[in-house]
Amino acid sequence: MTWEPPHDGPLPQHHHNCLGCGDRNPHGHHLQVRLEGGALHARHTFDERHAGAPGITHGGAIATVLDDVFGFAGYLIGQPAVTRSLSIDYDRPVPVGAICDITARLERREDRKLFLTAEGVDASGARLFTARALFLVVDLQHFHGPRPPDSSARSSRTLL
Ligand SMILES: CCCCCCCCCCCCCCCC(=O)SCCNC(=O)CCNC(=O)[C@H](O)C(C)(C)COP(=O)(O)OP(=O)(O)OC[C@H]1O[C@@H](n2cnc3c(N)ncnc32)[C@H](O)[C@@H]1OP(=O)(O)O
Repeated sequence: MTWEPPHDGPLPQHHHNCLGCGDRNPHGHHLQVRLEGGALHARHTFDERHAGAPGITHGGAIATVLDDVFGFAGYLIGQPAVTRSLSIDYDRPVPVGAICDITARLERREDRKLFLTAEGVDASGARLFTARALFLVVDLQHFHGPRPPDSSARSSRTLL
């Protein structure tokens, strides 16, 4: 069977319990990622749970969201891929409650290596942060490694 790249539109969540996009993770960001013209897009609003300094989004929360948006690159190539490295430039504070538009692109692929870039802008188009990531293509066995015997995550997984 040959891989058909997905059409523009919403992409499926990684799984229900995913911290970035899972619809059943009460601590999650509930990201909805779309494919538009070959790029990955997510519109997200960080809330008070994600504050670092008062009223300003925690850099770790931004990293979580970026990592997850990058994680949708697997859908572009039809193979799962995981983060090997992630680097972020925080250009401006991201206010809690403000709309943030994130766009990520697969810049190039070298064998198993996916070189990705992303940018986040506010509603006026001002740049909030940029990021680079290296993801490595893995096989499905990667997700079935050792886990705690009572892990509830296993039962709630969908894709994986
Ligand atoms: C069917 C469609 C499904 C689609 C949809 C699937 C969705 C599927 C769920 C995904 C969900 C995502 C969710 C959000 C993204 C996470 O959060 S992913 C979770 C966080 N990341 C991890 O847990 C990964 C942990 N790390 C690992 O498991 C292993 O290090 C890895 C990443 C598998 C790599 O291990 P490895 O295969 O042994 O790689 P290694 O041989 O060391 O390196 C491979 C190549 O990369 C190069 N390399 C390694 N590091 C670097 C570096 N920093 N810089 C440059 N080159 C490097 C090496 O030199 C080597 O190059 P070559 O010699 O091949 O030319």
